[in-house]
Amino acid sequence: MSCAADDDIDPENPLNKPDVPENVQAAIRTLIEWAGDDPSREGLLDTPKRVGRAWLEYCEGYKEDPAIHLSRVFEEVGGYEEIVLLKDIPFQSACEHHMAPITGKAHIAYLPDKKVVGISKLARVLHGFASRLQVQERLTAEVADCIWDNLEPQGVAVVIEAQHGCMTGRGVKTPGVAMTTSRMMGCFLEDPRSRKEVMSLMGY
Ligand SMILES: Nc1nc2c(ncn2[C@@H]2O[C@H](COP(=O)(O)OP(=O)(O)OP(=O)(O)O)[C@@H](O)[C@H]2O)c(=O)[nH]1
Ligand SMILES: [Zn+2]
Repeated sequence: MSCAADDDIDPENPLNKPDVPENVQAAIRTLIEWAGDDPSREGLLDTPKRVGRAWLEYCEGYKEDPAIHLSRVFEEVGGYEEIVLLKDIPFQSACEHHMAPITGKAHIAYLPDKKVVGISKLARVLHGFASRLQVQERLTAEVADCIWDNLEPQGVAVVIEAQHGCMTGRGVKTPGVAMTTSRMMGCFLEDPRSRKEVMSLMGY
């Protein structure tokens, strides 16, 4: 019986790559042809499989409920009663209108009550919701709601700044423009001083 850890699996080995169903490959060949190229030319032969696998990766957030990352909490934190902030978390998502990339950074803060979580888990929650077809407003709300529901903190603040490929590379073609969204909950919504403090920690 093999006891190889996941880390030992070579993703470059074709035997370890996920299968891309024929109907998915056919759809990608159709798109290539419709865009004006020849899906049977040599450079494009394996492209339908690669694109299929790439989309499995872009959308791997559908495989799990991001709340699982908040299930292991530390309840003994020595009376820590200040803001916890994870700042400038880079992320990538895909816009649900054009399936174009959304790239940006998120700031995620909470004021704990009884539950504190390992700090990497905040980024895992972000990536879990970002790795789906999204709009930025919903991504922001989903991350904040997930922390609020699972950590039952005194406050949650999530701010996301991102560029949308559907605005930079097509359509209105406006590179360099970032969209900012935020969701404040609990004390950050109700108490202007708390909100000011967290926004200032985030650099606003
Ligand atoms: N609010 C919001 N809008 C988004 C997001 N991502 C993309 N969009 C916008 O969604 C809109 C879709 O508009 P439509 O008019 O249906 O599509 P379209 O004809 O391709 O629009 P253009 O992008 O203006 O060419 C566009 O204005 C996009 O800029 C997002 O995360 N949030
Ligand atoms: Zn779009």
